[in-house]
Amino acid sequence: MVIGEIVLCLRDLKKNYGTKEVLKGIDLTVHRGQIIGYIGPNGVGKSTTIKILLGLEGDFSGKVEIFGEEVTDKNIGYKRKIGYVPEIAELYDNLTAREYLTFVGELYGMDFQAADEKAHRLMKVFGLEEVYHSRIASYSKGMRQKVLIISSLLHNPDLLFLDEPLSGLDANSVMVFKEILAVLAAQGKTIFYSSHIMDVVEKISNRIILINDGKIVADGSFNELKAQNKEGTLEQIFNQLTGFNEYKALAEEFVAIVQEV
Ligand SMILES: Nc1ncnc2c1ncn2[C@@H]1O[C@H](COP(=O)(O)OP(=O)(O)OP(=O)(O)O)[C@@H](O)[C@H]1O
Repeated sequence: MVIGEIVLCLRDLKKNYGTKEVLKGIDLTVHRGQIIGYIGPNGVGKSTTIKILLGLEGDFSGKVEIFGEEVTDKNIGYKRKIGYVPEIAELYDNLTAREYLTFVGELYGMDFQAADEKAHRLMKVFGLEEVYHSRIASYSKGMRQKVLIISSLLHNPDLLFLDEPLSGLDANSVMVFKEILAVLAAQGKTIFYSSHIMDVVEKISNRIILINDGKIVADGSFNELKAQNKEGTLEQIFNQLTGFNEYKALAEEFVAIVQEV
């Protein structure tokens, strides 16, 4: 495989919240066209890493570069080339999808007409044409998620950050979205994908990064990780590398407590 240009580079990234050390030195170089599956246990710092990369979280140490530019308050030019689906999003409930998406499009420098036309067509592909003029407050969870996905891609970004993007999507929509990611990556877009749905990460990522206790503990394609760890599925590799082998005991303990009267 021809290695493309460097899109994203982290050097010795450290981040504390108070006395809690969350990231303890992350080194990572991501090349154009890679689909990175960024995984790790709850609370390990995945969303924190993404927020630092987006310039939404300051007060870290180490070097963080996107498209060769350091991520600082002064340097916002690179942000136009980025799309983001946050794990938890505040969508403006009182706006219609049209109002919301044209607003986002304009923030990214698109003109209203272009954003409106593109948003409308993308909503149609997702089966949401009829609700384009309805308030987001009336949308189901999956419909909201589709609006978020559209808003992250409206300006045709080169680098896409996805934090648990399948949340609420039905099985058919998941298939469409996985295919969209594959097509985007084939066109040279770079995707940074954080999720707990291991079978999807296993299938869509061409490089998987596992963080545990503030550090990268595995980095490679699924086949490479499988060869190194002699485990069959990404879920099993995840369990092994994060030292987790007590799921049955924990489940039994939980149910025993539930059953106490
Ligand atoms: N604003 C904040 N103030 C204090 N602590 C925070 C803040 N944001 C995150 N943390 C802590 O930092 C750690 C990492 O959080 P983060 O949301 O990055 O984890 P995550 O890997 O994305 O977890 P999950 O898989 O549960 O989404 C957690 O211990 C969390 O409590």
